[in-house]
Amino acid sequence: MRDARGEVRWFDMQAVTRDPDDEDSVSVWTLVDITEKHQIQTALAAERLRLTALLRRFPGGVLMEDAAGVITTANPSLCALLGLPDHADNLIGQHHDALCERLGPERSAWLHQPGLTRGEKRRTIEVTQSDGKTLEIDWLPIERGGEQLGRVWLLHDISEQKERERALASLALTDALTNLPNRRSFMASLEAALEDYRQHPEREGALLMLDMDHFKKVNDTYGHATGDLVLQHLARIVRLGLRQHDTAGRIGGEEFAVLLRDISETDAASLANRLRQTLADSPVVTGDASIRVTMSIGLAMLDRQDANRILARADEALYEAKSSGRNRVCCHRESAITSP
Ligand SMILES: Nc1nc2c(ncn2[C@@H]2O[C@H](COP(=O)(O)OP(=O)(O)OP(=O)(O)O)[C@@H](O)[C@H]2O)c(=O)[nH]1
Repeated sequence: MRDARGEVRWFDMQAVTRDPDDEDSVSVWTLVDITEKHQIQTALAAERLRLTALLRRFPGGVLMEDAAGVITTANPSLCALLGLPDHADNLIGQHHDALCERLGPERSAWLHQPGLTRGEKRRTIEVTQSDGKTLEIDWLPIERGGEQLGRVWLLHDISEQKERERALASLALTDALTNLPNRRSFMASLEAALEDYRQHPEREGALLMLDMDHFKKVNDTYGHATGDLVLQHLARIVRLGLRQHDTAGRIGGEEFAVLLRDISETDAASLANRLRQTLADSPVVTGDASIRVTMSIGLAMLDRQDANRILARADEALYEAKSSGRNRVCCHRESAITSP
C-alpha cells in the first residue's frame, strides 16, 4: 500500500471471523506495518546474493559450518581443490562427518583440528595431498560474545609458491657454473657423514681435494669464458666417475671436493687416480682449440676430527701433490704424506 505521501508500505494483514459458525458474521482485520522488517529482509537477500556471487568467483576454497558441524556455505573452488566432483551447493546441509567420509581419513585429517587454544584467533596449516598439490588451510572460528557459532575454513593452493621456495633453496645450495653442490652444501654433507662415522667407527670414508693444474695459464691463454668450460668439463668427469652414494662439490674457484663413503684408502686412491687420468686423457675441444688439462688430488681418510680439520689434511696432501710435480694423487697419513 502507499501512504499519504505516496511511499510504499508493507503490511501483514490478517482477518478473524468473529463467529466461525455464522456465515454472515463480521470479520475483524488487523494490519501490522512490517515495512521495516520487509526492508531488512530485502537488504539481507541482496547481501546474500552479493556474497554468493563473490564466493562463486573467489579463487580460494571456502567452507563454513555452524556450531553443530552442518555445512552452511561451500564454493566451487573448494570442490575443485579437494577434487570433489560435486556441485558446491550439494554440500550445503550435509554434516561435517559426511564430508570427512567422502574425502577419506587421509585427505580429511585437517578437518579434525583440536580446538583453538586460549588467545589463538586463527590457525594456519599446510597439507600436501597425494597428487603433490600443497594447500594452505586457514581455520577461523565464528564467535559472538564468547558463544561459538561455527567455523570457517579457507583453502588456497600454494603448490607454485612451494615449488618456487624449493627452487630458491636449491639455488642457494648449488654452484651456478657446474650445477654441483656449492661449498656450504658440500660442508653440510661432510658434517653429516662425519656424524655418521662417529657413530659407526668401523666404517671408512675418504675426502678428496681436486685442483686444476696451472689453471691460470688456461685463463690467460684462452680467456675466462673458455676457463669456465674447462671447469664444467671437470665437473662432468667427476659427476660421471663417482658412485651413487658419493658427493662432489665445488668449494672454491678451481677447487673441488669429493666425499667417498664406505671405501678403503686403497680404493679411494684408485678412484681418485681414475678421475685424474680421465681428465688428463680427455681434452676440452672448443672452436679450433683442443685444451689438455690435468689436476692434482689430495686424499684424507675420515676420522673423529671435525670437517675443517679433515679438509685441512686433504689440502696438505694436495699441496704435496702440487709441489711434487702435479697431475698426481697424494694421501695424507698422520705421520706422512705418500703417493698411492
Ligand atoms: N675461468 C675461471 N677461472 C677461475 C674461476 N675461479 C677461479 N679462477 C681462476 O683460477 C686460477 C687459479 O690460479 P692459481 O691459484 O694461481 O693456480 P693455478 O694457475 O691453477 O696453479 P696451480 O694450482 O699451482 O697448479 C686463477 O687464474 C683464477 O682467476 C672461475 O670461476 N672461472
